[in-house]
Amino acid sequence: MSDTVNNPVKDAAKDALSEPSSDSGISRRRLLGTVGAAGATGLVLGAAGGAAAYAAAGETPAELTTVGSTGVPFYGEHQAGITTPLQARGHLIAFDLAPGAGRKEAAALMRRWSALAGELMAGEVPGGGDDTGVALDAGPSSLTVTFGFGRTFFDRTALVAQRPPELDPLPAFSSDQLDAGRSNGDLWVQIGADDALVAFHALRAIQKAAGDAARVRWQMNGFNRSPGATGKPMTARNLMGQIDGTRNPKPSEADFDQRIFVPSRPSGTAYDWLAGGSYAVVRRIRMLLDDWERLPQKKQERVIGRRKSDGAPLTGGSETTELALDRAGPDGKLVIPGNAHARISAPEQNGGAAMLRRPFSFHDGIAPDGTPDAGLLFVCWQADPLRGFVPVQRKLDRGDALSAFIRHEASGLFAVPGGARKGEYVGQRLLES
Ligand SMILES: C=CC1=C(C)c2cc3[nH]c(cc4nc(cc5[nH]c(cc1n2)c(C)c5CCC(=O)O)C(CCC(=O)O)=C4C)c(C)c3C=C
Ligand SMILES: [Fe+2]
Repeated sequence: MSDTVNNPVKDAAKDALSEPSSDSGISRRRLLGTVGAAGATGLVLGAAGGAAAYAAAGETPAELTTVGSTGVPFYGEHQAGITTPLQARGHLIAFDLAPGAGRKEAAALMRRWSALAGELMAGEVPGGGDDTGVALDAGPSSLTVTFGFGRTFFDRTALVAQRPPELDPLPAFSSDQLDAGRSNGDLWVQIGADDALVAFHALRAIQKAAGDAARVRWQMNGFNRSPGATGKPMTARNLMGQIDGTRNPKPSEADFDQRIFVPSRPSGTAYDWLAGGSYAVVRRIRMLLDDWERLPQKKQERVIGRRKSDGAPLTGGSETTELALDRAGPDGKLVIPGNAHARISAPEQNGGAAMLRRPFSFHDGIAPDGTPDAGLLFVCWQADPLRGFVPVQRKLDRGDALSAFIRHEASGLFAVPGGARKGEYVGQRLLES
């Protein structure tokens, strides 16, 4: 179940954008605002120029309404951006509190950021009068802004007694090649949206609202497929061309919440502030695409244990068919090789360890060695990293066929508090404990 709701752009009269635009005499913000109330009339008007160009080219214009007008609620039991369907654009940013900033400044910052995220996710122009205008004309476009706290946040705010043991540093893995400057951080913000400008607008607003309280430590930018790009909704592909995400835990499964969200504890007990929260593990994983793309497809498929075309197991069926891990071929060898990624990472092979993988792809151009600086911003969510990411990565580190084609370059672990109620801010239960 996703947490998106159809949420037409809020009343535009609030800001100067409600002035008629000079060319059409119709406010573009108002025009979008009518979509929810009066169907797509405004859209047709607004898109007329583009539609004519498409018609001349013999093409059908894309539906503009659904992508732009879909909003995700900021307030709720869990923060948005965890079970939200993958978005087309993403920014991951870590901040460190500024020298001299402590708990008071952190609380003020989280209050500011939460109010801002609430406005942005509702498709409103944030108050304060310094909006950049980058998202003018657009609806919320499934924007989500998600906040997390790194291990060092608790030292900086003198809240070490409230730091859960699950935030202990991740173990070192033998294949790690981590850049400390692009790892961890006091605070982490994940921004996702189905429109690049809406995502960038939120990124700049969050960065500016940090003010003197926090400084950007690192930033990573990612993307996924745009909604509507495929003929029917389907599991995402990554930059190696594989269908990736098939066996993610599903919110409809009975043990989903238990696996992904931190359970409630009686008020006043240790770490009760994290109820309804989750842990995010973030890894910048470079794909060695030149090597991968030289590998014939049959061999690529044996690295994963699934077909590239449709994601079905090599033992047959369709994408959702169970892997027949014990099946041998006529040569007596396992059809899904012993070191296949899908075998090694399966919960059945890891004492039930599971996580919700919610990545973005990245491409930062060509590295100094001439190879593409591209790969996966791997973000996974779990109630406890020691029952999610850690055991699975330990196993992958020892013998995953995929290891020859990837490199873990940066890492972060963040405690992501539960969602805020209206009038509250994310992390309030910790910072005002
Ligand atoms: C430690 C966790 C994992 C890392 C790191 C990881 C990296 C990684 N994975 C792919 C591609 C695929 N992964 C697939 C399945 C899969 N991967 C993990 C964990 C990690 N992957 C899990 C838990 C699973 C599901 C296993 C299961 O439940 O059976 C698949 C198969 C399709 C699917 O189920 O999603 C692909 C493809 C890449 C490219 C990558 C690093 C760049
Ligand atoms: Fe994987």
